[in-house]
Amino acid sequence: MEDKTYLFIVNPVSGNGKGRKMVDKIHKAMAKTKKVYRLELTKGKGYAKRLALAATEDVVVAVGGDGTINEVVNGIIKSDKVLGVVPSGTGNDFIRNLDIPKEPEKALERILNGEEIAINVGKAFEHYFVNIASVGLDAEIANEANRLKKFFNGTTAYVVAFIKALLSFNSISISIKNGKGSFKQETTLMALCNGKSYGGGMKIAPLADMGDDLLDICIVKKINKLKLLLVFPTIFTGKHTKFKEVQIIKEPYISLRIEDPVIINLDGEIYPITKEDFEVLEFKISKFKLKVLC
Ligand SMILES: Nc1ncnc2c1ncn2[C@@H]1O[C@H](COP(=O)(O)OP(=O)(O)OP(=O)(O)O)[C@@H](O)[C@H]1O
Repeated sequence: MEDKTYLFIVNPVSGNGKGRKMVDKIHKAMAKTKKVYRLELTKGKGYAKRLALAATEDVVVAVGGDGTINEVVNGIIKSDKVLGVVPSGTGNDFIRNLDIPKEPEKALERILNGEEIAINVGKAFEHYFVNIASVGLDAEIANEANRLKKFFNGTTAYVVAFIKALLSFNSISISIKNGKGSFKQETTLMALCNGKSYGGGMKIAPLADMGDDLLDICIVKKINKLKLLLVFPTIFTGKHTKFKEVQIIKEPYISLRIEDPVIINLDGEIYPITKEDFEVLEFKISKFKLKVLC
């Protein structure tokens, strides 16, 4: 069989500059092999997706965090290309679901000699997400955390962002439709999960499984802010599911109608949504499977 070819898409600013440091490591590791490869640096939002879409190589490697992985997946999901990951983000939540090592040398070894597996990806309106989509307080937190990541490490950025968002956030009214019917819910946050964690290891959907063809949907109902302070730290261990205000349902498809403009978080990237954009927001498991080297 002919040797596979590789495209490394490196986000130099991911992980506060960790991405840039991977460039030499990748060149050194690849020089030791006889493999044909190419390495490109991203230059801003949307760049990784464009590179991935245009790739002619067999394996497209995302060198970055979940935002970079998300863009690469949006570029390759409809093709037969295989995803590789060299983690260099601040949160790195996607790889926590799979057997992908955090250490770059070991991750590179998996890309060259690992096993290819097929996993689910989620679809939110016209975008694909590999890990978690969310709306409500946690999307506000992700938005704020993206700004704060320049000053703090991953977890600290999320905790500070949580406190800021908590002070200003009010619940939102969501009409939810699933396979069993529809209901209206005053909601603090809703996370639609293919993967288990976000925010650098907060296990919002501790039982989510990227192979079960279902989204684990965590709904935190309207809750007073003092109680939320009690619930929030338990997300780190996945124990928040014991509170009566927290509900987890498993669905292959769900649609949401939200009256007010909201922001949607897809794998840590923010999409502002107005009623003019979408009357109804649809989230589902995509019919396309993602091939990943682990
Ligand atoms: N050259 C660049 N300059 C500035 N921003 C960039 C550049 N290339 C990509 N980006 C942006 O960097 C952002 C962060 O990427 P990514 O999510 O991979 O890293 P991270 O935030 O450190 O990791 P994680 O999501 O795992 O916490 C993305 O929003 C992406 O659009």
